[in-house]
Amino acid sequence: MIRIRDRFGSPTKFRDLPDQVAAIRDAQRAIHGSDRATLQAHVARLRTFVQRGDAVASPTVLALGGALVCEAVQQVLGKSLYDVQLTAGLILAHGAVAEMQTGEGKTLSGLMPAVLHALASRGVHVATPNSYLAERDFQTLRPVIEHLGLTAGCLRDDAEQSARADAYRCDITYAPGYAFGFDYLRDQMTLRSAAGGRLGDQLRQRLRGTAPSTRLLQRGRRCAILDEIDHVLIDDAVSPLILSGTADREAPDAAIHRAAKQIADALVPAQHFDLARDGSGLELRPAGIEAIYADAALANDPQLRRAWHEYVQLALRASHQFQRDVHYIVTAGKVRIIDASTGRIFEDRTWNDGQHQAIEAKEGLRITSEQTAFARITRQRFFRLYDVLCGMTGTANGCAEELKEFYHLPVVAVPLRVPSRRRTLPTISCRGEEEKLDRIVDEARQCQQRSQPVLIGTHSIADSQRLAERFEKAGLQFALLNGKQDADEAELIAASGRAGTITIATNLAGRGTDIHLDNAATAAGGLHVIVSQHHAIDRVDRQLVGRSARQGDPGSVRFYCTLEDPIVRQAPWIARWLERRITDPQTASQDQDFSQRLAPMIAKQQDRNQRKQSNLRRELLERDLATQNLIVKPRTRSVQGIKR
Ligand SMILES: Nc1ncnc2c1ncn2[C@@H]1O[C@H](COP(=O)(O)OP(=O)(O)OP(=O)(O)O)[C@@H](O)[C@H]1O
Repeated sequence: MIRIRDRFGSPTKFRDLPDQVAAIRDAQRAIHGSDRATLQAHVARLRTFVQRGDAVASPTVLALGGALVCEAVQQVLGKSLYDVQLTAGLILAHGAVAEMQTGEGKTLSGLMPAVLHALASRGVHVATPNSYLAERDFQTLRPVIEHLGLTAGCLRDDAEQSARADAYRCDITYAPGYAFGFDYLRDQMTLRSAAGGRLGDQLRQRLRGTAPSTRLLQRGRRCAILDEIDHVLIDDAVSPLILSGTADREAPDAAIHRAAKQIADALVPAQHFDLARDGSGLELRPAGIEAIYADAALANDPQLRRAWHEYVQLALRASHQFQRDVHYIVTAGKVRIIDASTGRIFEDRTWNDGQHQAIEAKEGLRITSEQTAFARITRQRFFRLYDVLCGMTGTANGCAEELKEFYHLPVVAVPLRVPSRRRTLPTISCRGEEEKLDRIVDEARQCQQRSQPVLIGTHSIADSQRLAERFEKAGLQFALLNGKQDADEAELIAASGRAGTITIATNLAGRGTDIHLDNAATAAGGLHVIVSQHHAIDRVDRQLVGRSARQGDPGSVRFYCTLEDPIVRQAPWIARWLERRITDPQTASQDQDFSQRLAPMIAKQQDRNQRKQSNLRRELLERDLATQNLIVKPRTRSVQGIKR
């Protein structure tokens, strides 16, 4: 018997979910074994119901629609949808968020609501956190969707306009969340450019069938299904989507950036400037301003796009707050940004307002022109444009209030199909990095000796490389997954569940990664996850932990914690407590009691970080809603120095 827990009270539609699952099972018995043509005839009949006005969430549509999806999955993939998956699918069909633990089968759960909403024929957008997952889900589910007589498309990052339009003409379109937002902005630009044309031209275009509306990519925004909804709407929503273009030439103010770097290199912290303890802010002191404006020629350079001291501030930030292989990588002479929560490398994103150029100057690269923004929208405002918004995640806990407040989305928790067999081993605390790395190598060696596969999660590419060097020195075989290697990501992930494999990975191996165990690995205790450092946000840790013990498999997890960890440095009270414990010879720092006391302290700090970020997102949305602008007007240049 499935018990449903709605975090905000339990409206009838959610209380009835077990009955709705039973209705789907009954309907599937009636159509079981039907051939493809019969299934498609049922879909066509349902389509007429929905287009005549039956709600997608009406009992008939839910029961028959759910049954058709179950039957198609069975016939094409040979899998029988579990009750918990149907429950999650129903929650989405009712326009809510299903919280379903990691590994419980969200990919298949999202299929039923996608098919049901597609019956209304205006296109369903299924958004994933990244293009790897969009492609994977599209490839897995397309045969099932086509078996039902519907069409599916996928928006690839490098796809041309015509391929994008083709994907949008499908009943169900898979893509990373940001791709839908950028295409919306492109459509708005198309409409806006046409509105400026002369009336005669507009009439001629309409008569020839070349009116802007015929050149739009999207058919509207009827329904968005967001897989890993907390990533798409929360983690990724700290910055707006900005559609921009750049001239492919060196920046006119390149020499100024280089001069600013030289000045910044000579400035001393606490004498010329102050850095905020959490690394987010930087303030110049009077002595710093004095030093920066010592050369009057630089302050009056005609190529300045901003005040001269702001160039130096950008250069200081580039040196002190942006770390290579942590915040960005440098490949083929270009700075590429690393996404902090997924570990993915963005091919075509840049920091704005001169920060990217300051980092290029720091790295001694060609300094590119600043991008010109054409259109922008916050992800919050964009996803609120959909008639129906729903989604699923394994980690809604901690952001349910924000989903409710910003998107009016209730979160409904789906219970585990079978009890979890994950063992959480006591946290190991160390004084510093060096000791930690040695102990992680020892632990992985022991796992390997008993054929247990190990996945070690690191925060940054730099951390993963440091750990990899230790493993090399220790003569242990391992695989490295950090986005910098040429090796195929899917192959590395497939290999990481084999007996005795050691995989070192950034967050790339977190969210959405499905690691299959071989028999020997299962017999050896399943995947052992080592979290080498707590993340600032607890949902990112839980995603990594969720790679083990999936679908009732065995598995284990262990956290490491040191006095040098950023989260410990953020919270002096944790640092003091930890230091006492580590230096006290009476207490073994890795005992269960220690872990039980440390965990809530870390959780409290992670909660604070989450709230801080939530406030930033609220401010971003409020500003965006207040202006309601999409198209960015060219800025008039104004350069002001500091009056001394
Ligand atoms: N009904 C089913 N029968 C058999 N296997 C299933 C079924 N549903 C899902 N699986 C398998 O379970 C594994 C986990 O599924 P999936 O990756 O969709 O989980 P998830 O909930 O999205 O995980 P995560 O939260 O980590 O993204 C996959 O290997 C999938 O093939």
